[in-house]
Amino acid sequence: MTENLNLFTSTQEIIKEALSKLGFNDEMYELLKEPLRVLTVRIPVRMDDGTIKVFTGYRAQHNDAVGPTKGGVRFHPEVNEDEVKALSMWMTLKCGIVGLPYGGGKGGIICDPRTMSMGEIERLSRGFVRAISQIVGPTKDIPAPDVYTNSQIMAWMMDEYSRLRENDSPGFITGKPLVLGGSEGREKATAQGVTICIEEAAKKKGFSLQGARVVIQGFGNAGSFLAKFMNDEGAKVVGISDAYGALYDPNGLDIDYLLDRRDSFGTVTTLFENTITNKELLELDCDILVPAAISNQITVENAHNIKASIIVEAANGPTTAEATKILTERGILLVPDVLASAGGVTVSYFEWVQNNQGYYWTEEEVNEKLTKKLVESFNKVYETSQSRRINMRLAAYMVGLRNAAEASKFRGWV
Ligand SMILES: NC(=O)C1=CN([C@@H]2O[C@H](COP(=O)(O)OP(=O)(O)OC[C@H]3O[C@@H](n4cnc5c(N)ncnc54)[C@H](O)[C@@H]3O)[C@@H](O)[C@H]2O)C=CC1
Ligand SMILES: O=C(O)CCC(=O)C(=O)O
Repeated sequence: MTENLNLFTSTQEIIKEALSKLGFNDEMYELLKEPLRVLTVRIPVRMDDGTIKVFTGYRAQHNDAVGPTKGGVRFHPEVNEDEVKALSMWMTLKCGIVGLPYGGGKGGIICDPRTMSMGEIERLSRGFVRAISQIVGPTKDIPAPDVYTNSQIMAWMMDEYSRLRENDSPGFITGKPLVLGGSEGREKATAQGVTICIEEAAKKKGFSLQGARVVIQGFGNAGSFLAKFMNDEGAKVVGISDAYGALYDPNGLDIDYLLDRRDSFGTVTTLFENTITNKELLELDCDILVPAAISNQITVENAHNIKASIIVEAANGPTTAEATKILTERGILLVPDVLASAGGVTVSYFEWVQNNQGYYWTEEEVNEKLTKKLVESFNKVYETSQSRRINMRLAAYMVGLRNAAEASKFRGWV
C-alpha cells in the first residue's frame, strides 16, 4: 500500500473516525468532510518590468457554525486547492480545541515572494483582498499570516479592505503591526504555544528542559522564536534548518547569532558551508523534535529513524497518518499540529477582541491568557488520549470537532 500524502483526504479519514467516536452520525461527517465554501481567484499583477502576471489564489471556509471563519494566508509556490482545504479544516480543529468563537478558514496564493520585489508583493496582496472581499470581513472570515506572509502584508491587506469598505477595519485581519491595532505577543504567539506544549509534554515524559537537546526544522516565525525560547529555558538547540539546508552542532548552536543573521523569509543556512540536509536533520540524535516548516516531512520513509522521544508539531501537517501510527507504536509522544500550533490563532483572537473593544492589553496579560488556554487544551487532549487509549492526534480531533458539530446541530443544519 502506498502512503497517502494528500493532506485533504487523509484529514477526512481522521475526521470520520473522530466523529464516529463522538457518536455523531454520517450526516455530520457529510457536512464536515470538506469546506462549506472554496473561492478560487485569479489575480492580475503588474510586475516591475511592465508585464502582467496572473496569479491563482484560494480562500477556503470550512465551517462557520460557531462563528466567523479564521485562518492565515500562505504565499508559497506549492500552494494548491487540496492543501488550502485541509488547512481550513485544521483551523476549525484548532479553534475548537482552544475554545475560540470561530470556525476554520485558510487562504493561499501560488507564488514565490522570495523572487518578487516589495512593490510586486504589495500589489499581489491588495489584489487578493479585492478578489476575495465579498466573502471576508470582521464578522465573516478573518485572515492572518502564515508561510511567507508577515505583518507588513497584513497591513497592506487591512488598508485595501478599509478602502474598499470606506471605513477603518482593523478587525478584518490579525497579525498586524502594533501601530495598526496589532496585539502584543502575536508575533511570538505560535512559538509560545509550542513552548507551552513542549513543557507539558516533557512533564508527562518526566524530563526537564534544562540541557534537553532540541532540533527544529524551519527558522521562520514559528521556528526562530521557538529556538530563542528553548535557549532561554536552558535547552540545547542542536539543529535548525530552512528551505536550503540545515545546521547541526551537538554542543548547541549559537541561536542569538543565527537570529541576528536570518532574513525575513527565515533563511540563514546559506551563510554556512558546513550544512546537512533537512532529511538528515529530522533523524538527528535529540530529545525533542519540532517540525516548524512545511507538510509531509515525517513519513513511513523516516518515522522508524526518528530519535526524539517527543515530537511537537509547530508546522501544519508535517507528519503523515502512517508515520503517526509508527511513532505512536514506538512510544514517542507526538503533540499534533492542531494543538501545538494553536498559540498563533489564540493571540489572533485576542487581537480581534482588542480591535472590537478598542482597548489594548499588555504583553503580560496576553501571555497569561495564552498560557492558561494552552495548558488547559494540552491536558484536555492528553487526558482524552489516555482515557480512550488513542493517539494524541485522534484525541485532538475529537476535542476539536465537538464545538463545530454541536453548533451545526443547534443551528439545525444536520
Ligand atoms: N505564523 C503563524 O502564526 C503560524 C504558522 N504555522 C505553521 O508553521 C509553519 C511555519 O510557518 P511560519 O514560521 O509562519 O513561516 P515562515 O514563512 O516565517 O517560515 C517558514 C520557514 O520554513 C522554511 N521552509 C520553507 N520551505 C521549506 C522546505 N521545503 N523545507 C524546509 N524548510 C522550508 C523556510 O526557509 C523558513 O525558515 C507552517 O507550517 C505554518 O503553517 C502554524 C500556526 C501559526
Ligand atoms: O492567526 C490566525 O488566525 C491563523 C494562524 C494560522 O493560519 C494557523 O494556525 O495555521
